[in-house]
Amino acid sequence: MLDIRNLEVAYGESMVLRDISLQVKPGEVVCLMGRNGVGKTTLVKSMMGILKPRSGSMVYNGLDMTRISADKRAKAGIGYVPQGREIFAQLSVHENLLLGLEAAREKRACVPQEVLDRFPVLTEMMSRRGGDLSGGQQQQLAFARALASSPALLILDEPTEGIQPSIVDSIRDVIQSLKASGNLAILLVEQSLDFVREVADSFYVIQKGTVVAHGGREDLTDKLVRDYLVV
Ligand SMILES: Nc1ncnc2c1ncn2[C@@H]1O[C@H](COP(=O)(O)OP(=O)(O)OP(=O)(O)O)[C@@H](O)[C@H]1O
Repeated sequence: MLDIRNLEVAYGESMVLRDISLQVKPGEVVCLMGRNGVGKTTLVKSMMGILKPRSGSMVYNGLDMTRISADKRAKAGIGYVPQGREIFAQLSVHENLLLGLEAAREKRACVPQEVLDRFPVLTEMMSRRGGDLSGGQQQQLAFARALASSPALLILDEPTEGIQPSIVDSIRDVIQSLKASGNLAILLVEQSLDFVREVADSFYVIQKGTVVAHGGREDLTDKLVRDYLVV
């Protein structure tokens, strides 16, 4: 469903990603790992069309998306939960969720009940301002906002970063239940090894802007962790 080939991305003269190839299939959770600053967020921003690659290609559901705008990618069913959440602090929880509907492939007037059912805390806080929620609740709001458009591919950039353990547990439960539902493909940027070992089907490790390891969950050995992930 998602097929990235030989992607190269630069900020001005500074080349950040080189020769990145990566695939994600429906029903699969693929984790993107690597130390701080190796290029993980740059890669997901390129997937979302926020950054333009120098070269390489991105094919999604058989369509060449390499030069397609960010809003068209969202309309095509690619959902995104950015690092740092980027919810609208001045808008209510409900209004934030309604914004998620803008990207839905079919026009809809309200947030699907199945999305609200996954995040009970949000139902209790519908009229609160997004900015008044805790960091963990904001993360759940960003997650629910992305699911409101019923994406076929969901990209999550470090959803557990700086989040209290009980909310990390509930985010893990949502990811596992989405995975069990079968059709959604998930690309997860994640630094927590325990979390990756719980949810991933496969993983890619990036170092200095290039893929240095790739495999199934069982291939995530202690040596690989020491070589590429421990700081
Ligand atoms: N807007 C920008 N302009 C120039 N360089 C940038 C910009 N954003 C990121 N970089 C650089 O690109 C490199 C990759 O950054 P990126 O944020 O993609 O890494 P990351 O793996 O997501 O890191 P982290 O785990 O800390 O989020 C870093 O060297 C960073 O300093």
